[in-house]
Amino acid sequence: MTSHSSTAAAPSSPTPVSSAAVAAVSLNKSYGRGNTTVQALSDVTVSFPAGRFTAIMGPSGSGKSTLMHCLAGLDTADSGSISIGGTDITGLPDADLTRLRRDRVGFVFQSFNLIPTLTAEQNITLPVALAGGSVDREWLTQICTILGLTDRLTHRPHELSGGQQQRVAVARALLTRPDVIFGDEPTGNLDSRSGAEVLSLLRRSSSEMGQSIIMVTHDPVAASYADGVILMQDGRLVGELDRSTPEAILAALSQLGA
Ligand SMILES: Nc1ncnc2c1ncn2[C@@H]1O[C@H](COP(=O)(O)OP(=O)(O)OP(=O)(O)O)[C@@H](O)[C@H]1O
Repeated sequence: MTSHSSTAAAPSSPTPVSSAAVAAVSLNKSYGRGNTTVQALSDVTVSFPAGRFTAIMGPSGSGKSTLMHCLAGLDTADSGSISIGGTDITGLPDADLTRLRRDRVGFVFQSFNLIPTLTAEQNITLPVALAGGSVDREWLTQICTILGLTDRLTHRPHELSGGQQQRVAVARALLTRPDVIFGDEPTGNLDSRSGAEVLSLLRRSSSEMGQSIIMVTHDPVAASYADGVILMQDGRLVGELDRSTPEAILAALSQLGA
């Protein structure tokens, strides 16, 4: 990944945009007008290499969610450009953007967003079904084996623990082999043991399946599962850390007043 330099930054070589799962150049976004204007993103240039698991951290209000929503095509920046898997999404018509999000982006949110009346397997395969595609059964079996869901596939969400429900959401995100999975506090609603389980699975999805993952989190322990952390403050990228311990991440955050 590349970003602005910082004292917290570990040396890293610039990533060519072509090998980036997601890249953004000179993103700016503000909310409000006049003297109530908030600059949520200020000239953010960042590249997330394919196959890497990256955490986005920073104090409350530093622009993490705004950045993630823009990168995922859920929100638009005022200026700058964004590419996902080499496709420039800036200015794409809504229908194309919706299709690109459906086919090439996976999401894992704090609330698992499962359909209560569908079984685990139906939830996992729903996006493929909605897109009119056919399920790669071999890949589905492999994902469910790795995620430990094989004997839970006929259960409905209310018959599953929180950790199991989030594993279903992870499986659903992985099934389409998206260019990137965005996680927004994916373990925020889980107890620490289930959270650790889900984070290990995200870690393995990246290491063993080459899945690119970008996760917003406040939790240094969660971020320590990632290959690297980018740090935001006041809408800017102010540093990055390569794989670090929770203590080192906490220390870098404390320097930002988080
Ligand atoms: N819809 C909105 N309207 C006005 N201001 C907004 C809106 N969304 C975000 N902001 C402001 O933009 C800035 C960045 O917000 P953002 O939610 O991206 O930060 P964050 O780092 O994700 O915060 P948190 O950690 O508290 O979730 C904040 O000052 C916030 O108040």
